[in-house]
Amino acid sequence: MRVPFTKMHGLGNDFVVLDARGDPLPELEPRVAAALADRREGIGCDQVILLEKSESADFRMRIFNSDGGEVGACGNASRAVALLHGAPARVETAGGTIALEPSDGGASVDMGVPRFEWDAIPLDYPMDTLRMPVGWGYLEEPGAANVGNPHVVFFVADSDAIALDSLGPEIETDPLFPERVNVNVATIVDRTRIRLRVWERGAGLTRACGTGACATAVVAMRRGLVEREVAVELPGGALTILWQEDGRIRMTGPATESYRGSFEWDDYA
Ligand SMILES: N[C@H](CCC[C@H](N)C(=O)O)C(=O)O
Repeated sequence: MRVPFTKMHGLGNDFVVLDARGDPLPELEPRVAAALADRREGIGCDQVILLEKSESADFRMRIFNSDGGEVGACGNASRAVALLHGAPARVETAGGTIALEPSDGGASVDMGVPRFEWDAIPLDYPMDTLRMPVGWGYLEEPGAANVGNPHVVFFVADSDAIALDSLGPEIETDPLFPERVNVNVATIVDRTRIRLRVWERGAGLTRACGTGACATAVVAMRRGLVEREVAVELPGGALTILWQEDGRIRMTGPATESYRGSFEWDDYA
């Protein structure tokens, strides 16, 4: 079965997008998603995105990390799908319903209301999630938020100086996080700018993480460190995060289509 795909990225966080809203595809098993994401033997990407029909929204977006795991949210992919879809849409995801508004060269996405309760992150036991009494090496006292997926956020003097390639996987897989966790290290530049690097659950270091930008921004706002609208500067570029008075997060930023192609499903199944 020949299957078309669209290769896209949001600030260098890249995706293989499959559209099954018309002609259905075989079930995308984790093993197949991981094979498609493999940068040597497959197409290569951080996440595989699968669009399907939905009973409750305009369509459904499923998100598979490059390790094959299916997860609840992907901010950068939300903007890419908005660009691909080409019109405003309400989209069902495993982490909640989001709203896409394409604009020239990118999109704004209503990412919904963040959750901060320990069992919503989730954590393995009760804890204050604004200043968690835990640490790994020189990273300590993080905050946590769930923005459709779980994030832990450390504020440091220089996010570029952190050995995230070793501390990231250690924290991602700590038993404190029963569903694992995305690891954010952030530097507050001033009250309207945050510098951020992310070790992503199931994908590792990425050039950008939209949900990481959302989680980091709202944790910083809860701590009174920044205004309610900030620029989050990731290695791949900047996103604007607004925490609205109604409690919903609005993320705005670019999205890009790189190329279109097709592959033989049976080669990956
Ligand atoms: N690694 C994330 C999913 C992708 C998030 C990221 N690519 C974004 O733009 O939000 C997780 O396991 O929850």
